[in-house]
Amino acid sequence: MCGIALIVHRLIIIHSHNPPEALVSLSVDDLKPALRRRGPDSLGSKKVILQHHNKNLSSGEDRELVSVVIEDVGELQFIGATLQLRGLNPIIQPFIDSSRNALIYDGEILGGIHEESGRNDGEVAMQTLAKCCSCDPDGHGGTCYIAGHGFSIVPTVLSMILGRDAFNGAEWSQKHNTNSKTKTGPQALQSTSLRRRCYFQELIEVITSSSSIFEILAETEVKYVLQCRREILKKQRESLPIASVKERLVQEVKNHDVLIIVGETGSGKTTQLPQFLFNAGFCPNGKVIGITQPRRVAAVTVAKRVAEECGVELGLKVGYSIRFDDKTSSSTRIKYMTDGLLLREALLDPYLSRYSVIIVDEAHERTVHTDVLLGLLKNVQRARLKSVIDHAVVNNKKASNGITKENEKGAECTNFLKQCQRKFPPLKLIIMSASLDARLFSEYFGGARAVHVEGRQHHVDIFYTLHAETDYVDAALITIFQIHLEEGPGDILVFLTGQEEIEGVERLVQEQLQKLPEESRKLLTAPIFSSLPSEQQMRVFMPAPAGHRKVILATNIAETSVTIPGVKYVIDPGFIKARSYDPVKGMESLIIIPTSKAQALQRSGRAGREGPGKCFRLYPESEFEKLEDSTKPEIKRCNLSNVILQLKALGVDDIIGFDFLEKPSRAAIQKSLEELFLLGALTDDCKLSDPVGHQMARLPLDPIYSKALILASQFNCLEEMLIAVSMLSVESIFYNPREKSEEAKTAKKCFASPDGDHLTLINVYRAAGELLQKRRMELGIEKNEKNIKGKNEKILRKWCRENFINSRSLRHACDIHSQIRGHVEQMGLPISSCGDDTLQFRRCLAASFFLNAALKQPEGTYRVEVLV
Ligand SMILES: Nc1ncnc2c1ncn2[C@@H]1O[C@H](COP(=O)(O)OP(=O)(O)OP(=O)(O)O)[C@@H](O)[C@H]1O
Repeated sequence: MCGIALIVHRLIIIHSHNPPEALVSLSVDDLKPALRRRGPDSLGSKKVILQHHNKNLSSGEDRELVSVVIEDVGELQFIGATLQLRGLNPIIQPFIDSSRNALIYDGEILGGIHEESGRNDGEVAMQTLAKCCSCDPDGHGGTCYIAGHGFSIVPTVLSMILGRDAFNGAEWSQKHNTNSKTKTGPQALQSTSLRRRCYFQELIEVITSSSSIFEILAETEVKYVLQCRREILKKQRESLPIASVKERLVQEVKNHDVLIIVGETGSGKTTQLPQFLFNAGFCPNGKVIGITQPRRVAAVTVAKRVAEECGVELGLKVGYSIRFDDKTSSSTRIKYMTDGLLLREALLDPYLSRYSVIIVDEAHERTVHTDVLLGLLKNVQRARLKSVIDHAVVNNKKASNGITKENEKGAECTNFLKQCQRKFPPLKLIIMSASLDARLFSEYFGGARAVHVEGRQHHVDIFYTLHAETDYVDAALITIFQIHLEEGPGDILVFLTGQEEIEGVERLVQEQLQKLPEESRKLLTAPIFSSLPSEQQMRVFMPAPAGHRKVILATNIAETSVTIPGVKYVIDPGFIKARSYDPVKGMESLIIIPTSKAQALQRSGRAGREGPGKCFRLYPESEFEKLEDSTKPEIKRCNLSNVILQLKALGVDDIIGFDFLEKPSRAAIQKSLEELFLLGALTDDCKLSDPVGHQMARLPLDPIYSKALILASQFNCLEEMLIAVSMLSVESIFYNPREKSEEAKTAKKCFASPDGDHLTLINVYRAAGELLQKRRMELGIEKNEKNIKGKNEKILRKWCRENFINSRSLRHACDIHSQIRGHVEQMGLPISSCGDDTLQFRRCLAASFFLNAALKQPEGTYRVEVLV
């Protein structure tokens, strides 16, 4: 019932008898007579609408559907491909008769064609579609209905992508769209409040990915579109603060092997510097400029933006590489990636020989990977320099009859990088951030040069509360609605500490919205956190439909580097969930702590990227003064076994002697070495064991999980362990809403295994798999794979809801499962199942997770013995 109520709220019907402004919210029952009123010119869509609605209602499913009927097949393909790129799986199929087609979202037809004239109907379609795209990032979409005669959607899409100032709709329509019955000219476009917030990259991808698209946009049209867009971007780039110091920066990089750049958020460091260096000839002989980011989402979105600015297809000159997703090619010269990925590359190419420049961006974050990378890069840089000098010495020897010149510089080249056999060009290293401690980094790199890029593009007003807030979640909620009701247009970005908090606030926002008058409800929520599958993360970058405001609920994943188009307001409660490690107990936990000043600065920097912005800090100014200047390095507050395993794999034997920017405590290093030793990853002389240690280093997992997989292949239960490890790698699978706690407990019992939580998790995973398998059998072989996928998704979501299972976590676990299964297969580990003999599996659990063992006490609690 609750689902049906949702549909009702989102129903919009626009038909010929109502003025376009009258977007009427109707119940399903209201809809029927409204549809009946429509004349025979409605392409017969009426029947289909009613049929499908009835079907949905009778099956009790709370599907939310959108469908648009488009007369022109070319336009249909265009918009279909665009939606597909946004991960919406539209289904395109013949509608009523072969001359007309329907664009169907979520597998249902529910459409007509607008018959208003003098109105940009394509805009209506796009607004409605955009609403559906952004109103529910979980893939639902809102129900909408668009009625009328044919419209041309292509100019509208282009105007959204290019910006209406730059796109001459009339010219375009005249040249390319003579069939269109409705006005799509500049008057229509200029009267809209569409904001350009789409990635142009999408358009390029659409154009290049499907040959049928060429039928819509001829080469000249593509050129025209590209030209317009390039001009806008050129102007934007020229106005960035960094543009005025371009020559100076290039010169600084030429003069110094290590350079530290500090510049305001949004000044253009991440997007522009790599382009300056490329244009200045820093990529000779196919060499690459690598830029590392602490987060995947930043690497992907910045690469898209830079590809767009360069006017190239993503993956050619500009690309990105993150774990399990590589958009680069042999022609890539500017490569964005996560710092973790560069570390993994170093395992295969210790001299990072393909790079001429490496830029470590957002170094202030001080993630474990950034810190380890800095130490590694320092060594690589020395080793490469030494290789040049050695080469020169050899040549000198030859030239000067054996008189060898001593060189000081390369003498300390660390022993793990073996004597260079060949000459590598020197590696330039740049460290960047808006908020780093330049002195610390400079000292670490032997007095490296630090430069400051002055100026910011747009002003951000900072607001503080008068008094400390006792409940920051509540304060954030109030601020969201204050902005929504009192401030001008612009999206809101709220920083929260984790998935649970985000989902809680999302629910509260929805509840509060229902209490507002209809006209004030145009607020959409969009969550983003690290365990959200990446295609869902990308949805926060989608524009909100005209007249709507979007509120993005984010963890610190959106804190650095990213530009979320449309964001004008930032709400910063001042907290973050951070890792904490107790080396005595060997226990790691996540705790909520205040942010540092550096983080507060980064957060406020997310506003004001496209224009002036406002940041609301939910604490008094006096509290800001008390914050730590910078974030405590992660390496000082986490379990180091993973880092040590990686360093060992890189050939670093002396971990305590490794040149860290700030050394982790000796106790933490010792504890982690001890753990690795107990797991069998290290030999008695502290080297990586063969094969176990090497195999563990290859798996991108916590060492304890890697060990469990390796052992499971010997216990004949790798099938089960792959599932257990995947389920353990995501945020909680079960959810337990306070108001339905008893129901949730009963539902969980259906999966509960008397043999423990791991088997319970396996039961959940398998039950979901069986459900989909059964469904596949029922459907038989369907031609349209995407159709099946979309339907399966919905069925799974419904099943998860009924069983109080977190569908996002389950989907994430499925992704991880297929990824690590691939690794395990590559490593040649035999994958077999123990079937019903769970004893094997439990034995394997005990053999792998013994470090987590605790003693059950008579009263039911558990006790861990700590040996100090
Ligand atoms: N994806 C995008 N969409 C729209 N505009 C963008 C995008 N990425 C960057 N920009 C524009 O380019 C400007 C510079 O961005 P860039 O990421 O290079 O700045 P930065 O100095 O590295 O900032 P930060 O320190 O916050 O990472 C932004 O302020 C914004 O105006």
